Amino acid sequence: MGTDEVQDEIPFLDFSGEVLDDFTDERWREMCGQVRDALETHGFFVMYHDKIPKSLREDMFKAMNALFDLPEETKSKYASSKPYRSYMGESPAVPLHQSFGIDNEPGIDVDTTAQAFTNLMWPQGNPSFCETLKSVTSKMLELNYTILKMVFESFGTGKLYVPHIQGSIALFRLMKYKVPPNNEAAVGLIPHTDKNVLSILCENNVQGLEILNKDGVYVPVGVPDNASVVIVGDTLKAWSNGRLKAPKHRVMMSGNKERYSFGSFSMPKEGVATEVPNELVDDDHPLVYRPFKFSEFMAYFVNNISDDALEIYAGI
Ligand SMILES: O=C(O)CCC(=O)C(=O)O
Ligand SMILES: [Fe+2]
Repeated sequence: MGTDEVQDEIPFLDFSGEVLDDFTDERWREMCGQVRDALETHGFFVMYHDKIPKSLREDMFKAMNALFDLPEETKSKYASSKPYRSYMGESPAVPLHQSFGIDNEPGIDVDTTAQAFTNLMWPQGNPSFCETLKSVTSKMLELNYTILKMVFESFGTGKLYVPHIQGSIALFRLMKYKVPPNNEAAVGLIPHTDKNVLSILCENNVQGLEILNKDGVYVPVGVPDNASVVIVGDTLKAWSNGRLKAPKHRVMMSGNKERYSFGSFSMPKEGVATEVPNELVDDDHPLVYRPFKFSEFMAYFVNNISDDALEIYAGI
């Protein structure tokens, strides 16, 4: 398969203009159908939108640069017993990758969390970092939940959207990938499916994300600077009774530029069960996943890492 054919497989959806603002509009309903098509066929799409202005993205990548340049000792102060929350420094499995995962404790808003994170990293204060983080976190969260609304409406389960969001949190992750040594391409992040519900990511124009297609080929997915990539996680795949794909993806690094990405990862709150809605079960689509709690699935996964973790854990 040639590079052009592979590029043709990447679904691009245009959400620029007002489309995300008027949920009663005809165009909105049309876009809900396109979102569902893309997620059923590919499990991801690249979306153009104007929710995060260019200047804010640039400020965010500058802020991330300053954050990851802090001494290891400072970055390591951000610690948590929950998976994917702490500062994760370089490790033998992913020597080019560092990340932070910032989440909101129940009842604590995005702004308070951003302020507490900033104070920990810069005890003397860093108001511009804090404002940028607050703004990007809340815009990415809104985008994540808006795409979920489109998914729910596209399946005729719009009435389940509000209870779903009431039972959700979103982790905001900041990631850095170093330049690979000796000019050789190297793995930045090992192949995986996201375990959460829905992920939405932006990158600093240093390409590296690759998504496995149905022919078993990793397709490089560039995310333009007026766009984000939306990826279905295992939990949404399960909710949809297996209709949506949760694509395997990885990050490959090459060239001489550092890569930065940030994203919003929505997931069920502690104790909330994911269950296939009745509307998605019929003779042609018998129930394929039992109800499960995300935290219990994660606990299972970290002890039994496998590509088929969802099928083994929750498959019927
Ligand atoms: O950095 C990226 O573009 C991808 C990150 C990713 O796949 C993840 O954090 O799950
Ligand atoms: Fe991922």
